[in-house]
Amino acid sequence: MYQILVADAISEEGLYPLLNDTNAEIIQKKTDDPEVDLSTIKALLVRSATKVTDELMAEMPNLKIIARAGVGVDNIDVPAATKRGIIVINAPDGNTISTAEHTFAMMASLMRNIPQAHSSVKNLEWKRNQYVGTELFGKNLGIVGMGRIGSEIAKRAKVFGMSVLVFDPFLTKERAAKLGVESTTLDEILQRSDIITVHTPLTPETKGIINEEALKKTKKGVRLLNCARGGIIDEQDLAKYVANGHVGGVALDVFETEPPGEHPLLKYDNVIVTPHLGASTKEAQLNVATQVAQEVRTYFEGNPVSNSINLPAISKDIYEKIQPFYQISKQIGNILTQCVKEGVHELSITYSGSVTELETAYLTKAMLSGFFKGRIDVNVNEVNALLTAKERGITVGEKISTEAFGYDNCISVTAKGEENAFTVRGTFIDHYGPRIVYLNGFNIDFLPEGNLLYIQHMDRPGVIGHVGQVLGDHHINIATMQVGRKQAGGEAIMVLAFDKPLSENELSLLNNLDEIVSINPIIL
Ligand SMILES: NC(=O)C1=CN([C@@H]2O[C@H](COP(=O)(O)OP(=O)(O)OC[C@H]3O[C@@H](n4cnc5c(N)ncnc54)[C@H](O)[C@@H]3O)[C@@H](O)[C@H]2O)C=CC1
Ligand SMILES: O=C(O)CCC(=O)C(=O)O
Repeated sequence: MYQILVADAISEEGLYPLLNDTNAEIIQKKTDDPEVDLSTIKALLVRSATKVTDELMAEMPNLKIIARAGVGVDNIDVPAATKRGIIVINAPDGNTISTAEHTFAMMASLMRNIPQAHSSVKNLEWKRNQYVGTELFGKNLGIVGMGRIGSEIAKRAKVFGMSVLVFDPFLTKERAAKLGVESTTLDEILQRSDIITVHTPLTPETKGIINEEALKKTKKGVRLLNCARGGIIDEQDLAKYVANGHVGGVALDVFETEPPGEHPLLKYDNVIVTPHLGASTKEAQLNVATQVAQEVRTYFEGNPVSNSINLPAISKDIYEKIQPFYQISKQIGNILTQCVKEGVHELSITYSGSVTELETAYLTKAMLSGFFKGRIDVNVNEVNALLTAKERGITVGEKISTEAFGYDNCISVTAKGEENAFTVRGTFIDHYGPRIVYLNGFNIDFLPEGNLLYIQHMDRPGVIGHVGQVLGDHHINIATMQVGRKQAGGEAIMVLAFDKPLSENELSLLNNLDEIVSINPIIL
């Protein structure tokens, strides 16, 4: 018998797979309800209201699985769960349509002043001239984040006769063409869009992606929507641009803090809001509840789950053997994703030396999970990494080679984008650890860990001194530094490690040095 705590409002009908399981006991109560004995709970089902912190998990020593009936897992401390060996699962696509439809409803409402006009009529007014709207037809819609929800919005926008511009570093030309959208840069979207809607996860990269600097580039009168996560559009900066009349209207379903309380944006008539209702339909709630209930049941029946955020899908024994290679594969994938700034359509992995005796397919999945890390907040683990790559139009190739470049083992991965290819090679050396030994055409040797900075520069006397000088002036301690070059006086690279990430200002000072071709922070 296993006890399941359903801590948030989750569709009862969707819980059927568990209600129907004679081994399951369902408790529908809040986690702080004094009647709940947290210590015996084995599965916790939540939406976004319950914050699943490390402290809460500490009170639940028998907890095996946390299920999020929805997409975003930002209310769950996933690293803490992983450390405690607790599986976290979600329901990635059950609420896609509902959220896309809600976004579209918000967009239409915004353009036609529907909430304002509705309140006015209810107040016994009849102000037809005050609520003249704007058509969607013929307008440029900018979509930032072209995953499941972004794609559904694009489809609907096209039916409404809108031109769709999208920005998503993961979107390949082929997929954009298939969806009939124009894949472009964030700057183009800012400059050309009449309406901009964001549909990315909230990550360090996307937090404030629409901030003052971005808002400055937008058309006067631009309309902005956020039905993804509060903070993707910086709320303080947005309030400034609504106040000065540059932004013509805003629709928000999500806030940096929910509920937002007394919020500067709420006082403006052209800001329309809903209380995080994107996924609040009977259909979406039934879908996500059924998905997670089925997954929890599958898990307790001893079978692998398919929507886990953090579960390696192999036995503990094999996992231990493969662990060092697993880590380096993941790091190679993550380095690639941070270095390749364009859409990638192919990832080819070559294994050589002793690593070929292991389950390389598993390592390929680990590499993919590293590649997707920080881009997608759902479902990117070894269980379904290949499916995720396929969904995103990325071909994954795996081969075995005898060429280990002088190492006992070598994992080499090439990411092919529209314009360029980028190769990273790594190895694991017993009693020494993981090393990256090749980066984009250069032999090098560094530990893939922490805050790194990958610099491409010209091999000229004094360049290392100039870099050192800038860092020294800012009291930045270089933990390690490795250099590589192909020939004297030609192109060269250095990889530096720091105790903390460099600021934008420090990066820009380095970038301005004469000999520097490009700089690229890598955080592992
Ligand atoms: N308002 C609501 O009730 C709901 C909100 N959501 C939110 O919507 C978000 C999107 O959901 P899905 O489409 O299902 O996720 P998804 O993972 O299918 O799509 C996210 C897309 O964002 C892209 N992306 C990541 N970093 C980016 C960046 N720096 N710039 C541009 N694009 C970037 C990814 O490549 C991916 O294609 C979720 O993360 C969740 O936070 C989801 C469901 C309901
Ligand atoms: O449970 C909800 O209603 C929130 C849905 C959501 O934001 C998500 O699935 O990421």
